[in-house]
Amino acid sequence: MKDGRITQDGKYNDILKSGSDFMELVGAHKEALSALDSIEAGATVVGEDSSTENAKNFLQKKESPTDQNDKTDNAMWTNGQLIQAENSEPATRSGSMIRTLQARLYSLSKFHIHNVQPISLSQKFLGVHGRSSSRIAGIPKGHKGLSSNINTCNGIKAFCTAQDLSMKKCIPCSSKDLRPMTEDAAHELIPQVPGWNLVNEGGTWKLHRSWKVKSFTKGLEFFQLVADVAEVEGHHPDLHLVGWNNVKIDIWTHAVGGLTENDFILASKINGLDLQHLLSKKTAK
Ligand SMILES: C[C@H](O)[C@H](O)[C@H]1CNC2=NC(N)=NC(=O)C2=N1
Repeated sequence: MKDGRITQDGKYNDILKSGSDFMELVGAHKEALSALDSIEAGATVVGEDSSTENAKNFLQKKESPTDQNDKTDNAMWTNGQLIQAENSEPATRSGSMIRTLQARLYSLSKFHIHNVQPISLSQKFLGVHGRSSSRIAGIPKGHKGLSSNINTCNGIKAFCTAQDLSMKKCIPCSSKDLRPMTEDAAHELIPQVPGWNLVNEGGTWKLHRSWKVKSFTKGLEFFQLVADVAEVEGHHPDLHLVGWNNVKIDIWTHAVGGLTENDFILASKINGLDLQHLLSKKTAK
């Protein structure tokens, strides 16, 4: 399989002999799994829970497929590595490899891993085909212990592919059914727009973020980039350029005197702009 499409089909050994992508995939799978083995061997295991047991059972089952259902994958496994798959399409084989690897990654993520060397498993094996509901982005460089970061699950950074606000479109503020959202709803959404804060000005909730730009004119360039997005969305921020190089933006829905999803969509799209070249090395106050 290459770029998500089956490029070759046939008996396992024939495909493997033809030096094809499948051999590359099996090789990458082996490499990734041996990387996991070294992690398991080297990791200081502080504790494991039932999900690890489940993952181990999953692997045991794969090592000696017994029940009929397994015949679909019907792979022969030795210490969790696919060595022979019969009567199944290459796509199924690579599918079961990916599932195996993800099971092992999941079981690892339940260990409290210390002193783990940085590896990027997704590039090694999952690559562009890793279209799972959560992508394992590898173990953060220099990770020394448990991370308190909400996005990191015990050392393995996991990104959920929740609906990305920046992919959404603002709705016209004139629509009758537009209501300001509750404070709780706003607090639930704020983590999806990193860098932005909720502020209450005279009883009106708003989104607020500030930047330090290199110069007054860079500040105006900044405003132009934001204005282009706002015009496309038909939803507009309040722009402030103070003390010549401090950009401050407030976003709220004037039509309802509060916050709507439009404000979060606009904030997310602003976060998606390439502004680095305009920003000062010093951080905003
Ligand atoms: C008709 C048009 O949708 C409205 O005038 C828009 C323009 N941009 C807007 N932007 C913001 N932030 N709030 C609004 O209520 C608003 N209304």
